[in-house]
Amino acid sequence: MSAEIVHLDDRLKAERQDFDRIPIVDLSALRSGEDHAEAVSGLRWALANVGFLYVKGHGVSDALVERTFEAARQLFALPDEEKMAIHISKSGEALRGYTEFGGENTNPGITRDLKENFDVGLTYPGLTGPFQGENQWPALPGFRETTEAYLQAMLDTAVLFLEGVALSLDLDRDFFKPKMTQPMMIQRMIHYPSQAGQIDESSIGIGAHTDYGLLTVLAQDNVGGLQVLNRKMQWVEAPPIPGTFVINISDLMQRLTNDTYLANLHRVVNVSGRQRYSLPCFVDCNADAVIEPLPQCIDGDHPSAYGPISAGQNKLNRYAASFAHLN
Ligand SMILES: O=C(O)CCC(=O)C(=O)O
Ligand SMILES: [Fe+2]
Repeated sequence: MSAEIVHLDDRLKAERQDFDRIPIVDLSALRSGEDHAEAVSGLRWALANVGFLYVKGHGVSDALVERTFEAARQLFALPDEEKMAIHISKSGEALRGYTEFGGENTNPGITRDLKENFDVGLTYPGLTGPFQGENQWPALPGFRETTEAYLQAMLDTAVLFLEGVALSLDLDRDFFKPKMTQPMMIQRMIHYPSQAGQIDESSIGIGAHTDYGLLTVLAQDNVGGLQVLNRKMQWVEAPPIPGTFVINISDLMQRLTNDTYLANLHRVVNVSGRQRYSLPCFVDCNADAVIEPLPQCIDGDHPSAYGPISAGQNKLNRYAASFAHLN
């Protein structure tokens, strides 16, 4: 995509490239200030054609990721009453805490999610409204410190990645900065038991969905089970790759780019015979940031497909559809 308006002759138009494999982009040049042209063009291709990619060279230590997985395993191993004591419904508008099996269904009406999850977010003193407020913590030594360190590492990773995204759209590298002075960042931990027997869409780990917000940075353990829908409408596997995160575009980025960058459907099916744990971090803008299609993503062939919406309202609409306790 270029800031200059280009009108291709019909004979020069091509279908978006398909994918049956998810690309890996190295972010280290963006971090170090070296020539980052290759990283930026890799991002542009991946986001326009796939919507999902792996990133390496992100600068987050394996040890921190491993400690956070260990914290998640300890949390989900607690007795139900300890987990229910920090249930998400007790956090009011903050919508943070524990969600039991069946408490959130991402593809409601089709799939009952076979997962339990726990959410924490960034907290801004004095800021009120949906998604704002305090976290609830389990009584596990070191849990809070580890999780807060991980959330900060995810914020750093997201900021770096968004600089690359801005460059890939021929925007100023700091384009997202003013929209992210108090970002709604949710760090989630998920536990998926393994399934056996007759399995259909009525119950899988997480039903087919696109994510909420700008993007998601996901660490998965070594179990596997994440699947992504490609342009041929085939589900492809996104297997774990050590040392990487999976990053996927969410609905707000699709809106901002007027569908140039796409939010893919994805789901989890765990039939490994092992418990699966994952750590998705949902990255969003300030609640009051208004998102509408970028002028350079609109032309005669691609008229504006979306009106303006605040990031907070967008997120709230999606939560209301998925969380049983909000209905
Ligand atoms: O657990 C995973 O690998 C994916 C989780 C996910 O898609 C989500 O929580 O939105
Ligand atoms: Fe997701």
